[in-house]
Amino acid sequence: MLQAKLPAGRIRALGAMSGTSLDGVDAAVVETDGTRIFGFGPSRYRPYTQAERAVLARALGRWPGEDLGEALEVVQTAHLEALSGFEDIDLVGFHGQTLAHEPQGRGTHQLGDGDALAQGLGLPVVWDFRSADIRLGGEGAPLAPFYHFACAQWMGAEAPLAFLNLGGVGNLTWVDPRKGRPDEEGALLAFDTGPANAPINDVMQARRGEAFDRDGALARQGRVAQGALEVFLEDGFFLRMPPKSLDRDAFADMIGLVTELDDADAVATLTAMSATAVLRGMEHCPEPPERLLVTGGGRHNPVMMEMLRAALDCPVEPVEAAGLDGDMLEAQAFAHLAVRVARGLPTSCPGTTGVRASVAGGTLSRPQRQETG
Ligand SMILES: Nc1ncnc2c1ncn2[C@@H]1O[C@H](COP(=O)(O)OP(=O)(O)OP(=O)(O)O)[C@@H](O)[C@H]1O
Ligand SMILES: CC(=O)N[C@H]1[C@@H]2OC[C@@H](O2)[C@@H](O)[C@@H]1O[C@H](C)C(=O)O
Repeated sequence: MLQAKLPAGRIRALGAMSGTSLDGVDAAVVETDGTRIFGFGPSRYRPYTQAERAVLARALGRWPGEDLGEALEVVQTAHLEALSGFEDIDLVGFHGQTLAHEPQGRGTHQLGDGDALAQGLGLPVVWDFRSADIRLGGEGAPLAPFYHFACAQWMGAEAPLAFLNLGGVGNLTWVDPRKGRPDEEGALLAFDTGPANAPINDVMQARRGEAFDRDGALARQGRVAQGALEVFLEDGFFLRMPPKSLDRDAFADMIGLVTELDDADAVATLTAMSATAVLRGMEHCPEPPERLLVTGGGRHNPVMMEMLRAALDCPVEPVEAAGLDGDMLEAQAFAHLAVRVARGLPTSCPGTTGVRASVAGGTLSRPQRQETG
């Protein structure tokens, strides 16, 4: 079995994440034994070209068995490029590209072939991280929380804190670092908060032909339409208790609430919707966190960050304030999770996905001929 082939103790794992924004593949090295973080290694960003992004965008919402050949080719090629050339890697964690996510319905679909990637890289690859959790009644997401727990311990945190990922979708993890293990009761509470950047990006693309609202420049010129914000907050998702998760386009209809507004007011209102969804999420924290550490591209949006700061009592800081890398945190998470899978350690628990019991998700593929270094 693989466990016997991996070196004991800390190993160098390489993780890859292709996020819901469809911007590209992040790849990053973590030195970890699956429990503790010992250090961080190099990282790389391999953007999708416009043409590749268009192929992936067309594939959104599709399930295995549907016409996916071209999209699979994009995902495999980009990952092979992103993950090649790192030195002394023992194990790879490959998230793939989420195309569809219906935890209470058809399941979850991350496009990508871990077997082929293992052959291509000559390295063992852990993939399909989410399915096992869903089979056991979980949401299959978010999965970064077990890594957030390790980060909190690496930081030496002594009091509860929270991590917020502002990607296409937002997700929040409340961590109690005083607990011994991430799957101990009360150590973690995690869930998706709502849409984050995806609707802003969609409106920027449709109205301005731009990929996103750089530095919140357009939102800053606009006024928030309170009526639209209130209608948005009436969505049943906000009444659900966590854990809960979202598909990228679960809130695509919210764009209809801003159709009548001019560009600046529309983007300001969507920004306020995403920030307010986070504030609603913060109300679920079992104890007030001593700080909120923000990762993902949304931490670069000062308007979104100001909205959070204005409404929260605790400091709201980019994860860099704690010595972490907010552009690579999720890629690192899948490196760390891969080691957990290979060692049979859980990757989710009732507090993070609502799964019935802690579960080690993921499938392991080994290359027929493993490279030596
Ligand atoms: N300078 C900036 N100003 C405003 N927004 C920004 C800036 N930089 C990045 N973003 C936003 O962050 C997004 C990318 O975030 P990120 O890479 O965390 O998303 P992702 O990993 O694809 O998403 P997810 O975590 O949902 O899978 C961009 O599409 C954009 O909306
Ligand atoms: C199904 C899926 O891919 N979900 C992503 C998405 O992007 C953010 C949010 O929605 C989170 O639930 C998850 O990703 C992060 C990395 C996670 O699993 O922790």
